[in-house]
Amino acid sequence: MRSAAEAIQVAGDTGEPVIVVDGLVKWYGAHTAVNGVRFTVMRGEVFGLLGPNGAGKTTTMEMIEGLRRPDGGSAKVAGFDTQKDLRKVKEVIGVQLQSTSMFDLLKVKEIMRMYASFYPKSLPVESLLEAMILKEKMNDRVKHLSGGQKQRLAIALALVNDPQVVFLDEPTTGLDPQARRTLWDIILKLKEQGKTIVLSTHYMDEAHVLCDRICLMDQGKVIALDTPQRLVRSLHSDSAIEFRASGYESLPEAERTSILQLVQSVAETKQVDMRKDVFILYTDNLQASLIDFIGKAGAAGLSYAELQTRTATLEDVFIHMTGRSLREE
Ligand SMILES: Nc1ncnc2c1ncn2[C@@H]1O[C@H](COP(=O)(O)OP(=O)(O)OP(=O)(O)O)[C@@H](O)[C@H]1O
Repeated sequence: MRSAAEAIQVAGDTGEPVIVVDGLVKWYGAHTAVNGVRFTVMRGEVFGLLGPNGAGKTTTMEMIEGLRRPDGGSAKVAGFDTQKDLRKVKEVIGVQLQSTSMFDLLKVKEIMRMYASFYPKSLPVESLLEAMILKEKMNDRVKHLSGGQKQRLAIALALVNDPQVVFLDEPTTGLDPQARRTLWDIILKLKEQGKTIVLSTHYMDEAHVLCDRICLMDQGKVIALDTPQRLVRSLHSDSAIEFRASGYESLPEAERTSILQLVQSVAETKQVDMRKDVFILYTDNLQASLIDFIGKAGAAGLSYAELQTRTATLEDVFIHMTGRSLREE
């Protein structure tokens, strides 16, 4: 039997391309929000756009959906160009609306029926609500739903026309952990049904759990694209040791150099990344590196805080490539 990781890998390597994005560009005045983005999404994949706020994820998605006009490049969905064949594109896609833009005074079933009426063919409203765990809410007004319920309704609305491709823009932002997990289950069920899903998020755990492949974005560009496993493996280390050298940034140059040299000399360290006064050492031999670090830091009188060890993650991939954290504004 194939392992889950192998199965995921296959999803990205083979199959039929359903979205082809070729050199998309978007300017807002002098600011380049999306700068030559290029990727292909295969049928049945959960494809993640992962990046910090302002990376250009939403703008990229909206250009693929045909909601925003690109200043350069093109995007095709199921063979239809989003600028030339928008009507055809709309037939094959479903777009999750931001819940804030829903009609608050309508009842859940009313808004569903209204959306269903926009399409020549639509799925039965009740079964969609059942799949989104909203059946008992169908007579409630939208304004009385919780954040998680609103997001699930937004997904139900996106599915009304039984689309091949579903776009979810930061579907779990602002939700509590339980509501997030419920949504993760729903997204994985949609994948099981064969839907292609494009998902934007700035949560690396979400991207890791849900996505077959991840397109890591920063400042309007694609900086890496691969399976979560291969992205993390590209660090060539399975563990990270992290600590804060308080006041590092205001130390004289010579002292900063000697601290950096000490950190780089720690046994079995493959690489060292830094952001501000936080150091991250990557290693395949956590025990040896940790013991050596503590010994060397003690001997040199290095004052450090918030020492922690962990498994290397997508966050580390992002830090390694940009010198910044996904979480920084
Ligand atoms: N309508 C607009 N007018 C001007 N600038 C915009 C507009 N929409 C987005 N931007 C800018 O373009 C850049 C990319 O924004 P975008 O919303 O695509 O990023 P994002 O990765 O989706 O971020 P977030 O997670 O905050 O939604 C940001 O710098 C943003 O401020």
